[in-house]
Amino acid sequence: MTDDSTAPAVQLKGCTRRFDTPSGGEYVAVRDVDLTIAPGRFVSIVGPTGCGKSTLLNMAAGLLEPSSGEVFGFGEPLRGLNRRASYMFQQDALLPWKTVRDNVALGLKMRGVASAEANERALHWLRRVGLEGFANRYPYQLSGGMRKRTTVAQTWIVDPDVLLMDEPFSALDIQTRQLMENELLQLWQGSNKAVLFVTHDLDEAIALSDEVVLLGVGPGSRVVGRYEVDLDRPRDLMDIRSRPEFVRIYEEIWSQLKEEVMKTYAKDSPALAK
Ligand SMILES: Nc1ncnc2c1ncn2[C@@H]1O[C@H](COP(=O)(O)OP(=O)(O)OP(=O)(O)O)[C@@H](O)[C@H]1O
Repeated sequence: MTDDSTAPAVQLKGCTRRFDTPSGGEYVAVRDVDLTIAPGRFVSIVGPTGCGKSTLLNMAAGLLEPSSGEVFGFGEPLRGLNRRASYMFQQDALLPWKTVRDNVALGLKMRGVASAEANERALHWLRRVGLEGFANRYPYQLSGGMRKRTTVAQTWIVDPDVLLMDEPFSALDIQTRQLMENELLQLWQGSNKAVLFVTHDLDEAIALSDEVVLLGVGPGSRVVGRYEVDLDRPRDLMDIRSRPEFVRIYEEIWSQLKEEVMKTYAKDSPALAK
């Protein structure tokens, strides 16, 4: 593998993705999408429901191939899974029969790291996410926030260059969610990891990101807006949302997102939208 440090961590070039429909037709989810994420950048994708956010993330992950166009990771065409990336989804994938420590150590063991070392590094990561006292518990014995912290440790322990996150915090209550967002930024700050983050929540996208990418209504969704978020870092998310610069960029993006949401509503529920 070449390691071109000047190349984007993830790049989608002219990506279109079609899906077969149950009626034997075809649905074009996204069309001709270009997306570039430099190493160390935090980029969020927002857009109305069903516009293709997860489809883009799954193409960056190598879980889905584009129907046309190409995906690159650090300048190399992606073939199969993106090995430089870790994923975090809305639902965690903790194994119920393994302890918290063993769940966190699993990724290292699968990469051939000796058991003792993997366990030690898992404990280190559990300390970093504030779960040192819970190493021997099982996932069902944890709160939603603790499960999420375990997943964060599981994702970071393998030291990926790219983090692909699909609504990772959306199932949490609002306070836990804000704490987790803050913790994510603290881990990420200075790590030089590229993040692609999918969310329904514009607030969350702005609070976390360097750039917010807005996808338009489908079928054939395209990128309809890109916004630089020039809020200072490090950011304290507990009070960032009331700052005038935050409100200004929120209003700017929302004015366009609102249009896409209303188009989706008119398309999906024409009778209600009248
Ligand atoms: N495997 C599939 N087969 C058929 N259609 C699919 C498949 N995956 C996604 N789609 C369709 O492609 C479109 C985009 O889906 P996707 O899940 O990427 O959107 P999204 O923006 O992430 O959605 P949401 O906001 O609801 O989470 C949707 O209309 C969806 O029904």
